[in-house]
Amino acid sequence: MIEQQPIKDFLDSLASDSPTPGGGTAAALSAAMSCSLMAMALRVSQKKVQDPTMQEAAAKLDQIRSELLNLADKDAEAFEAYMSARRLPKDTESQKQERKQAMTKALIQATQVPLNTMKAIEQAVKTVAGKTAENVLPSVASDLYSGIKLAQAAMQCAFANVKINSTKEETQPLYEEAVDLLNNFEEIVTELEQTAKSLLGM
Ligand SMILES: Nc1nc(=O)c2c([nH]1)NC[C@@H]1CN(c3ccc(C(=O)N[C@@H](CCC(=O)O)C(=O)O)cc3)C=[N+]21
Repeated sequence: MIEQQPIKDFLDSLASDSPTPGGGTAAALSAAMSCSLMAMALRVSQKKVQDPTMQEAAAKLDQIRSELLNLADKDAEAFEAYMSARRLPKDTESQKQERKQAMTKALIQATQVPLNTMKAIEQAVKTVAGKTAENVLPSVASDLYSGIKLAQAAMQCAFANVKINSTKEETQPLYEEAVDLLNNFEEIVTELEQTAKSLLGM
C-alpha cells in the first residue's frame, strides 16, 4: 500500500522500468497532495475568518484525499492486471479468445480507475470553489494556488490515462464521460485560479 511507503521508496519505484506504479498512480497521488494543500490553506484561514464552511470543506478534502490515496493503489492494481492479461498465452485459438477477453476486461478497469480519479479531483475543487476560496487569507494564498494548479495538472494526467486506454469500443463510453468531465472542470478551475491569483496579487 502506497500509504505505508516512504516517499523516497515510492519515487524510486515510480522511476524504475517496472510498469507500476505508473502515471495513473502519480496523478492520484498528486491530487491527494493538492487536497492536503487546499485543506491547510482553509484550516489556517479559518482561525481568523468567520466562515463556518471552511472547517467543513477542510474535512471533506481530508475524505477525498483518502479516496485518492486508495485510487493510487487501485490504479497500480488495474494496470498490473492489464499487463498480466497481455502476458497470457496465445498459442491456440481458444487461448487467443480468452486472452482477448481478459485484456478487454482489464482495460475497462484500467480506464475506470483514472476516470474515478478525475471525479474525485472535480469534487475536491468544487469543495473550495466560490466563497470558501475568496475567504482564504493572503498569507496562505500561495498554498491555495499551488493546490489548485496541482489539482488541474492531476486532472489532465488522469485524463491522459483514460485517453491512452480508450482504444476499444468497450472503453468509448468512459472516454466520452471523461471528455465532458474535463471540459466542465476546466471552467470551474479557471475561475478558482483567478480567485487565488487575485489573493496573491498576481
Ligand atoms: N490506469 C492506467 N495507469 C497507468 O499507469 C497507465 C495506464 N493506465 N495506461 C497506459 C500507461 C502506460 N504505462 C506504462 C508504464 C510502464 C510500462 C513499462 O514499464 N513497460 C515495459 C515492461 C513491460 C512488462 O513488464 O511486461 C516494457 O514495455 O518494456 C509500460 C506502460 C502505464 N500507464
